[in-house]
Amino acid sequence: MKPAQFTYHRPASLAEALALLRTHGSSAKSLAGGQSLGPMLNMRLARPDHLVDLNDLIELDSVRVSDDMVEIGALTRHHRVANAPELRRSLPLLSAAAASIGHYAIRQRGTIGGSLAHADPAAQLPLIAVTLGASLVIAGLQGTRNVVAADFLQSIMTVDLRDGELITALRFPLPVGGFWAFEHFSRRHGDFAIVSVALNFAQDADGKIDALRLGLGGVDTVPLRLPEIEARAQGRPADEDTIRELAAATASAIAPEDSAQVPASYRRRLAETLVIRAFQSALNREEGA
Ligand SMILES: Cc1cc2nc3c(=O)[nH]c(=O)nc-3n(C[C@H](O)[C@H](O)[C@H](O)COP(=O)(O)OP(=O)(O)OC[C@H]3O[C@@H](n4cnc5c(N)ncnc54)[C@H](O)[C@@H]3O)c2cc1C
Repeated sequence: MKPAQFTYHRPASLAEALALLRTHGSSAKSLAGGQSLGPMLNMRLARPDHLVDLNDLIELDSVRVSDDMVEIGALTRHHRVANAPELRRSLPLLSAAAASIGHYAIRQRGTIGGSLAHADPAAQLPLIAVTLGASLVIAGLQGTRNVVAADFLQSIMTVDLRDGELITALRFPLPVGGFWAFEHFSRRHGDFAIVSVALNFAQDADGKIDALRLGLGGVDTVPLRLPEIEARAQGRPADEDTIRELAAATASAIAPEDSAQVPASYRRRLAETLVIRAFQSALNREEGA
């Protein structure tokens, strides 16, 4: 199918883009990488009267690493998130997750802001944003506001974004420690994951788990962080007994729904297996590598 007719706008600045979005309100849509919006337009699941193309806002394609956080502009492509040396060093969990998105062509065009705004519960970057406690910088004509990723993502493809607003950046705190892993399982290479797991933790001088961050994708309408499992891990040795216990507790803590293709019990089993794999791959990788 072809999209319904729309008026195409290509603003040269953020101020111009915000003004266009404000003028046209709910009849306008912003276009970033087009990897989700393009198919939705073609299938006429989205029928905006005005399309505001953000691709000339090159100031939003940016990476800034400071002493306590990393700021990534909303128009930064998945390929750059996966490969920028400063991101691979400072946020290796995010880079690894970005490298696993779809296929090469999708990573060349898709953007981090687009992925958060689209809010697919199986998508990689919203999961990492929730797991690491990232926040979004959202601009409107009235000014900017910051929203924590876990609050921004409200349900499947439903986010805290008002008419006339744009995400301009994501801010990630630095990781809590050098142990991290992203594990996912999909039917075919490049498909959205059925379930994915992200974790990050430190170890204290005695090798005990410290400050675990554990997130799961594909088990609810939004990516989940599991504070009760994180608390349970605190001060425990990162050995096989602990890991298996935490994985089983994770499977009990989630409540995925049955779907025509994937029974809930299968997602729960996958979550348990992927938590074990994630701990193992975090521990097998040298700290900081
Ligand atoms: C075949 C295929 C496989 C894929 N596989 C995966 C996968 O495995 N994992 C995964 O995570 N993703 C996958 N994707 C989706 C991909 O990551 C998209 O790039 C992403 O979901 C949307 O980013 P985009 O920049 O393309 O946004 P667009 O498609 O341009 O826009 C998506 C939505 O976000 C809004 N938007 C975009 N930018 C902003 C902004 N700055 N502020 C406010 N709203 C904004 C748009 O208005 C629109 O509603 C796949 C896509 C395809 C086509």
